[in-house]
Amino acid sequence: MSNDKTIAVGADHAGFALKNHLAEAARKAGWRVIDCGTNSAESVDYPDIAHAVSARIEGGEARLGLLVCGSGIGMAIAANRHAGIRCAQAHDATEARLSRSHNNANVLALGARLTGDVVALDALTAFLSTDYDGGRHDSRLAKLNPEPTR
Ligand SMILES: O=C(CO)[C@H](O)[C@H](O)[C@H](O)COP(=O)(O)O
Repeated sequence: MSNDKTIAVGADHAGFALKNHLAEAARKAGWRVIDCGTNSAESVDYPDIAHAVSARIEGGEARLGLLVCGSGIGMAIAANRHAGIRCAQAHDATEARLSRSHNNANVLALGARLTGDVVALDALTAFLSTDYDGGRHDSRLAKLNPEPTR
């Protein structure tokens, strides 16, 4: 099955309600959603969720990802430990759109304690509907994962 319209989503206890709200919106927009949890207010460690979502993308099951924690910071740090992940923390639709068009970001990180539901939905909508521009950005992206030097 093509992963073109598949998104892996995940959140910690601070972000699960917003994650579920955004996942439902993505489904309504025609996306298949892989939910990597969490789904309750019981405290969990954000790296566990970030690694689970990142693995779905690196494994080819999903093309894009959404991570929500309290600030978006921890999720972005954890996801960006993966060589195949370009995770952008965004606070609005403009940042989310630019993360796709310039940076070919494949994961969006949002902070549920900082970003309201309406702005978060606008950001996700921009993220899902914007293509990477390519061109001059290709050589820059190539430098994100330099070959190891001997
Ligand atoms: O990872 C984070 C910060 O970089 C997230 O905002 C977490 O959701 C936050 O740290 C969780 O905090 P809590 O006090 O344990 O709820």
